[in-house]
Amino acid sequence: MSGLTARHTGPGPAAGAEDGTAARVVDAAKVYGTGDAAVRALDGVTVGFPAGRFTAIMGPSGSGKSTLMHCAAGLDSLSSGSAWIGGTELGTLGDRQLTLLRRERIGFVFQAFNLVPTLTVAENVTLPLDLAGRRPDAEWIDALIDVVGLRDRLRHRPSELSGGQQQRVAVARALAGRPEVVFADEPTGNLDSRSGGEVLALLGRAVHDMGRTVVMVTHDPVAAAHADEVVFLADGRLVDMMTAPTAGRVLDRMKAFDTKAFDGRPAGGGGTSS
Ligand SMILES: Nc1ncnc2c1ncn2[C@@H]1O[C@H](COP(=O)(O)OP(=O)(O)OP(=O)(O)O)[C@@H](O)[C@H]1O
Repeated sequence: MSGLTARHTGPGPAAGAEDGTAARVVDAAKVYGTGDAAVRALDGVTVGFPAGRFTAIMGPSGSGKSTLMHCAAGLDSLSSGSAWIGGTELGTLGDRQLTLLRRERIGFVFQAFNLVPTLTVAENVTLPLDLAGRRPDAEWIDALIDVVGLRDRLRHRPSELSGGQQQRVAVARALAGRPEVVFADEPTGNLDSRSGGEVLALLGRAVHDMGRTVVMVTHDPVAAAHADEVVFLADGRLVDMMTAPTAGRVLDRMKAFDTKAFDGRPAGGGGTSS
């Protein structure tokens, strides 16, 4: 089941490959270590993340979610296969080009908020642009500040904010340069459910109101239910996908991983594999 491709059913931003994906991997394999210690973290995964959509990556612990995200985002390299951002194959880029691509075309949100403690909220939001020597689009940043609800916190330092507020700053920072795709790795992992819900709603608004593309790794069915579609990994393989997920359906699908030995086939649960 390595050929699942999330479909593109909505209008997306202009950026992206001809097939409508903002990011994709093709026959992706990743092996850590060598010999007896080798771990095949990705084993022939082909998946596209449609432009203008919110996609969640789910699967049991160790199934390869973070590896897939890191390789798709150019934070790590594949052992074989290819990873693409729009029409650019990451494997063809040198270190410097890859750094530039990550800086200019991708936004990142991590579980640890990774804000710079000595900078204000406003400075943190525009930091990637400042580092890239790009002039912030004042209107866009202004709109972002309102969307993330941080207008009255702009001069505060991260330590003066709650965890949820800090993650909202991180989301604004990820969106500041209007990247082609935002990758989020367990963005609600450090948050209580209410703050987490606010961050997820924010990511949803970035997609549905602001035309962005979000790909999120999560192990939380409630978080996945905020996405337009969910792709499921198991043992380094893509095994299913689900559109218009609900927390209940995602939970049922995840339970199938626990309750029966995985045999490489979709286990139902309302998935829409193709
Ligand atoms: N740097 C590494 N060196 C060796 N093995 C690794 C490394 N990173 C990940 N792995 C292994 O690769 C497999 C996939 O790991 P990965 O972190 O991608 O899974 P995951 O689905 O994100 O897991 P979790 O939900 O627990 O974070 C696991 O077996 C893991 O132990």
